[in-house]
Amino acid sequence: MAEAEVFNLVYSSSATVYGEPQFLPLTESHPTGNCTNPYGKTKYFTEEILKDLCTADDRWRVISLRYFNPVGAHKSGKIGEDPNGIPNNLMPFISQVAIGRRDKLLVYGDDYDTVDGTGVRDYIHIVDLAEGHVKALDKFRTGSIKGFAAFNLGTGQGYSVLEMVKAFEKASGRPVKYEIVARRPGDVGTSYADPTLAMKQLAWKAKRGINEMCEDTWRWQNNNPNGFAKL
Ligand SMILES: O=c1ccn([C@@H]2O[C@H](COP(=O)(O)OP(=O)(O)O[C@H]3O[C@H](CO)[C@@H](O)[C@H](O)[C@H]3O)[C@@H](O)[C@H]2O)c(=O)[nH]1
Repeated sequence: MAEAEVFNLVYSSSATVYGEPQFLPLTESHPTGNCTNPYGKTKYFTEEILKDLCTADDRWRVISLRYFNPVGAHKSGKIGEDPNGIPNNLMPFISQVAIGRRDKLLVYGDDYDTVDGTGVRDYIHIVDLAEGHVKALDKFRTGSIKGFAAFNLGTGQGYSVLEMVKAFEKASGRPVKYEIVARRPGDVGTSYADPTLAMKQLAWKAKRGINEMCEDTWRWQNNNPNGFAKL
C-alpha cells in the first residue's frame, strides 16, 4: 500500500477483541486483548500492529471497525451467507434447519446469566454493516481523522439464542427444532455494543431490526435452498 501511496485503511475487526466483557455495553475504551479464542487474538494483534504503524508514520490513517454479529442478507434475495460445511455461526445454522438441510440446532448452554439462560449477542444486519464501511470512507474524505481509530458496529441491543430462534420461526413460518447442549468452550455469556461513538463520529447508525434480519436471511435461503452450490 505504501508503495502505491495509499495510506488509508479500513480494517475489519471484531468484538471478540474485547474478550470476556468487564462491563456492558462494550465501548471502544473497554480493554482489548484478553480474548477467549485464537481468532480474537489475530484481530487484536493486527489492531496493535496498525496502531504502531500509525504512530511510526503519520501518513497512515486506519479505521478499525469492530463488528458485532453480522447476519441477514441483501434484500434482493440473491446475496446471502452460505458457509462451507457445517455452519459455526448461529444464524446460518438456524436458517439451514428451517429449510430442512439440518435436523436441529444445538443450543450451546442455557445456564448463562441472561434472560433465558442462552447466550446473548448484538446481531447486526449485513447491509447496516456495509453502510458503516461507506461512512468510514467518507470520514477519510472529510479528512477529519488522524492515526488509528476504532468503532463498534452493532445495534446496541442484545438477543438470546432462543429469541433468535423465535424471530426466525416467525419470519419463515417454519419450525426450528433445537436441543440444549453444553456450553461451547470460548463463548462468552453476553456481548453487545455501545454504538454511540460511530453515531457521533461517523454519522452511522444501524437501522434494521431483528425481524428484518430474519426476513432477509429467509428470503435468500428460501430462494437458494442449497446455497450457491451448483447441483
Ligand atoms: O450452533 C450454534 C451456534 C451458535 N450458538 C450460540 O449462538 C450465539 C452466537 O454464536 P455465533 O454465531 O457463533 O457467534 P459468536 O460466537 O458470538 O462469534 C461471532 O461474533 C464474533 C464477534 O463478536 C466474531 O468475531 C466471530 O467471528 C463470530 O463468529 C452464541 O451464544 C453461541 O453459543 C448456538 O447455540 N448454536
